Amino acid sequence: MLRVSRFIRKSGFASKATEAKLIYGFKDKESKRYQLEVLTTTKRGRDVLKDPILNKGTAFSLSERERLRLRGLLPPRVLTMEAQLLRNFQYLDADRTNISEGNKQEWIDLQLYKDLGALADRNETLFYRVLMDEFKRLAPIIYTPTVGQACLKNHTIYRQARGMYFSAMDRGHFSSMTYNWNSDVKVIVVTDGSRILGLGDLGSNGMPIPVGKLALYVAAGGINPNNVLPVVLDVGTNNVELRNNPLYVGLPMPRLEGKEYYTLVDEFLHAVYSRWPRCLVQFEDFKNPHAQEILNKYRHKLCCFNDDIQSTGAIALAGIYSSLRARGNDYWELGNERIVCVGAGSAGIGVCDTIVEAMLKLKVVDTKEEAYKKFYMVDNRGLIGKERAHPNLTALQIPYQRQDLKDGMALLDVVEHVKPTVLLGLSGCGGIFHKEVIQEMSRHVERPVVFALSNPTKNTECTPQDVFTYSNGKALYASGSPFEDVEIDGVTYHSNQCNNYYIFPGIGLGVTTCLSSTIPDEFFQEAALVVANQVDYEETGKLFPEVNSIREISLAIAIRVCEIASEMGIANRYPPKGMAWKEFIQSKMWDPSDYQTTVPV
Ligand SMILES: NC(=O)C1=CN([C@@H]2O[C@H](COP(=O)(O)OP(=O)(O)OC[C@H]3O[C@@H](n4cnc5c(N)ncnc54)[C@H](O)[C@@H]3O)[C@@H](O)[C@H]2O)C=CC1
Ligand SMILES: CC(=O)C(=O)O
Ligand SMILES: [Mg+2]
Repeated sequence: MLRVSRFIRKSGFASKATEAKLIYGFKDKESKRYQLEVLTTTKRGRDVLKDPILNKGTAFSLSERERLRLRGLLPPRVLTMEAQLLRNFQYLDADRTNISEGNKQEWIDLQLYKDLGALADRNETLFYRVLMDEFKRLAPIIYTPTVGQACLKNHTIYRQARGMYFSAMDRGHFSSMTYNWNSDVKVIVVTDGSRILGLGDLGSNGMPIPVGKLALYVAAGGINPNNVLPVVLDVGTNNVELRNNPLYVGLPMPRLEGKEYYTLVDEFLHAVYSRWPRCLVQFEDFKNPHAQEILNKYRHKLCCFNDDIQSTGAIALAGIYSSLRARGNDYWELGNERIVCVGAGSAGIGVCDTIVEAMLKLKVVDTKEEAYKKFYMVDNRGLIGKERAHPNLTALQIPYQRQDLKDGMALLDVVEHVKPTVLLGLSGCGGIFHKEVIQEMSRHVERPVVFALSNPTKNTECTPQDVFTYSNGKALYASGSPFEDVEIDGVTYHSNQCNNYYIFPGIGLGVTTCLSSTIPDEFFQEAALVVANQVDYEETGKLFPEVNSIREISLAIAIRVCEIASEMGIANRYPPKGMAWKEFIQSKMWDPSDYQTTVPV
């Protein structure tokens, strides 16, 4: 004990501000005298976790968490120091032994991910300055694809708690837990970890996803980092391997389902909106049918949206608009597309529904039914065709069921039969657009539009190298995670990134500026047009705007969001008289180009 106190005195670690003092206690147990150390502190909540003397991370017991107002500020599973040691030793060993030529780049990127995380913990302003100045290079680190690695390995690389965890064990306490977060929250990104990118159920390991999305809200959308909150709803995980891992930080139990699950989501939203009534909630990486049901339940009541369904819809629509122009057509020729969508989950249905809405808006179809006929939906059982029984389909899939084609047709047969102009990949199934599929599609259309949108990189339905090779360079290609441009026989072909990160920061900036009551589909339709209108294919040969101009894109989206919200009567804040929306929004954007002066109060 003396050793500890001397160390503290010598190192000066226990600063005055810490107000931590050591009290020595002695306990006689089984006739063996041992010392019991007690640390007292006046600190509470996040201040405890930021103090290296006080912090013991995941090892805080439940009663300590309660007393120190830490409930929710740490992953729910209480670990022993032995488990923490194991994590540190495993990590050291893994670092030294597991690097090969094949995974070297992945390893380097993960180190960079951790370094950036450490920088964010030390100096958030500098972190965002670095991220914004090197956005194109660093977005793939804090976001897809490297964030996928961070989630898969979260239990081994876990260092510092970020955001909040609302777990099945905390039910009944959510409202009081929100007071453990001591800043004003304007944007929440929440996941239940059930479908992290295309990597499946990762439970509480999914926290890097909301953290990464919110870093983009700040860097790309100008939201103040003090006003964002990443959240995991830990309802258990059905990933047995993770559950059995002694280092897993989430609840090692099967997922709650049915009424229990929905009641927990309800309690969470009730708690959030009681504490921060004007907050925007983005649902992220929820599996189906939960994703759709939660959205349907709350979208008209609360200021919330589902990123995978709605923002992905908007960015894919923007890409199709750009591809129409690249093919020498106008937007209204959207009605002439034949679209095969592989993947009929949240993202696949979200994208197709957004295109259907656009067809109606552009009046290229008279009815929804007419629009649905332009789609061919393929899932893990093949084409959704005539014989598929309705209990095997969700309400949103049913309109896309083909009554003219056999259920279960293989993708290649569908492509041969339909001769699609657009092929969308939202299946999470890497390599599924193989050589024959691309060649068959290229036989029938001059410029096949191939969007292989699944994340992370390994889950991409086809690589740009393959698509340009098999289409003889004719394809218009985009992927969800970034790829380098490719060169074939001396010709450079562009690999476009079609990712919802073009959309949600601008939606968030607009919504938090005009304090929109809800987030209607019109915002996403307009966001698609804004993005597409910023593309000059003739000039650049690209289908999406340069990511380095992401703040300008977000601003342009936010302006349209505010204008529409005020037209619809759902805006609750307006610019002062004489000021345009643009200037008002700009005045609200957080900018880390220089430090603010710090003043003691
Ligand atoms: N680029 C972007 O901005 C975005 C990309 N995504 C990606 O889309 C993918 C899917 O996401 P969700 O729709 O939310 O997942 P989900 O789990 O709701 O849906 C996946 C769908 O793919 C189908 N599928 C699975 N294996 C298949 C196979 N072998 N052949 C054909 N279909 C198959 C399933 O039946 C299901 O309909 C993920 O990889 C995700 O990362 C999601 C959102 C945004
Ligand atoms: C980009 C994204 O939201 C996803 O892959 O889930
Ligand atoms: Mg997502």
